Amino acid sequence: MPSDHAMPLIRVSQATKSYGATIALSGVTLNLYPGEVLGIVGHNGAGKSTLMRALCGIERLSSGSIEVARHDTSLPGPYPGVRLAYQEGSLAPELTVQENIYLSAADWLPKWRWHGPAAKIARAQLDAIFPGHGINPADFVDDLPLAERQMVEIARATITKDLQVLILDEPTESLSGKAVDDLYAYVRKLRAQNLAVVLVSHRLKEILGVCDRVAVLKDGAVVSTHLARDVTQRDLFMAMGGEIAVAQTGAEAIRADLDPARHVAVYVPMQDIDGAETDIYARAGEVIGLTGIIGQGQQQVLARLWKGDARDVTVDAKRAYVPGDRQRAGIFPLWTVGANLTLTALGDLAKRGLRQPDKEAALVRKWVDLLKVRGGAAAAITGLSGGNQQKVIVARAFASGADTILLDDPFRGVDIHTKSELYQLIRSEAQAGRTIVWYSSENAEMRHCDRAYVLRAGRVAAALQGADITQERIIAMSFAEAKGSAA
Ligand SMILES: Nc1ncnc2c1ncn2[C@@H]1O[C@H](COP(=O)(O)OP(=O)(O)OP(=O)(O)O)[C@@H](O)[C@H]1O
Repeated sequence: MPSDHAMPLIRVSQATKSYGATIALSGVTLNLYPGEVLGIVGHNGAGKSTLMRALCGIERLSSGSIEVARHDTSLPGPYPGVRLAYQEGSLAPELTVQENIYLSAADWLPKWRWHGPAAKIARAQLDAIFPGHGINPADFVDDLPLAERQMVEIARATITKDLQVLILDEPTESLSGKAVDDLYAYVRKLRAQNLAVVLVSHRLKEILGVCDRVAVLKDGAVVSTHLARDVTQRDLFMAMGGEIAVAQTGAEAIRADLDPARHVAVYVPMQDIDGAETDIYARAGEVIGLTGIIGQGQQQVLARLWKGDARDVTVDAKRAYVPGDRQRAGIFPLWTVGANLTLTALGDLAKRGLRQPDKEAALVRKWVDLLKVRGGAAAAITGLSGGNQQKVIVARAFASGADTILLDDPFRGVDIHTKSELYQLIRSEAQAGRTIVWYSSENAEMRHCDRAYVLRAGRVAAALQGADITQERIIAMSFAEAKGSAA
């Protein structure tokens, strides 16, 4: 916690930033002190990422000022010592980990024979933050799973000669529980060394667990700052604006799985934890979850359903897939929001092969309004905030004529209010007869399913139903051992 008399490391006064007609920051005033962890919360499009880019000098303000201790911010280029780990991966995918590290440290690593030193520093920093990470500096970034790419992104931000401020923009959205704990342990170490850390997150529990102060950003301005110890998650929800819609949970829904009038829309043969035959199935209109520790075969189940060509797998012919990794599989960056949104619906909307512009426009309007996609239909998709891009990808699947929707951890980076609306959307679409298969790395989300399968090492460790789908049960079953195991 900073002392009352500490000089700020960063002083932001009346900062504004516009992109054409869009006002991303409308007058932010904020101080950051040495030895503090400052949380930043706010809805999708509130201006968090823009503010973070401005804090480290990557983005220059339209008006107002940013002062950084020991640095003349009128000089061009990023501010030395203020480092940002991006929400959207900023690594070059076709390069190795060590090459990426070299690129951002080239001014002080050797000019020749730099591979060895870059690999050494990459490994040392990954070890320091994420012990047991399993990443080889010679690995190509493109070959790494999302969680490992995120670890490299964070480690890279800390590799600098004079780190004063570390900014983490939604760092834990794709990390496993252990990596999250490791990261926050490292954040506390930095605080103890009198550095400052800025943490942007939609995960209010994490914010309150690690931050000293929290600033709430709304429509491009700081509307309040709080001592973390004085506020609850609910206080922050309210400060961010709006009530939380209460989605009907699977527990309250009728038992669609017992209704023989509904056809089995999804069927995948599996093994249980003891190696006996079992299955994952969903009847039409059910929301089923795939859960457990990250990387236990949940995405393989989705991949089998998406491919759907194996003889032993049953799935509706019309299906849509919503990726969580929008950078890799999600958006068409040169297209507008509207074009991205209608992409998979075009076939269903067309009449005798001819496109129907009116119908397309109506569909776009409906989903842009429903999900409150800031920027509107005509905006370039890359101009949207991360959470708003993700909403477009979700809307694209629901706007299609698909009977079964496969969700691959799609809500990372989506703010808490929008998430609750999406949970309701899933429920109402299921009630209308759609089948949803939903993998989530956030155990708490699974309570919105009718049934949830806990996967472990590619096998079904448990099938939970209704009120039994709790975080505690999921965690317990994620570690359940097979009967025959020695453990
Ligand atoms: N490069 C850009 N071009 C045009 N508009 C932009 C650009 N970057 C951000 N914006 C707009 O500025 C506003 C703030 O976006 P920003 O990414 O800062 O929000 P955010 O709070 O980080 O949202 P999220 O929680 O979804 O990541 C949004 O309306 C966004 O569309």
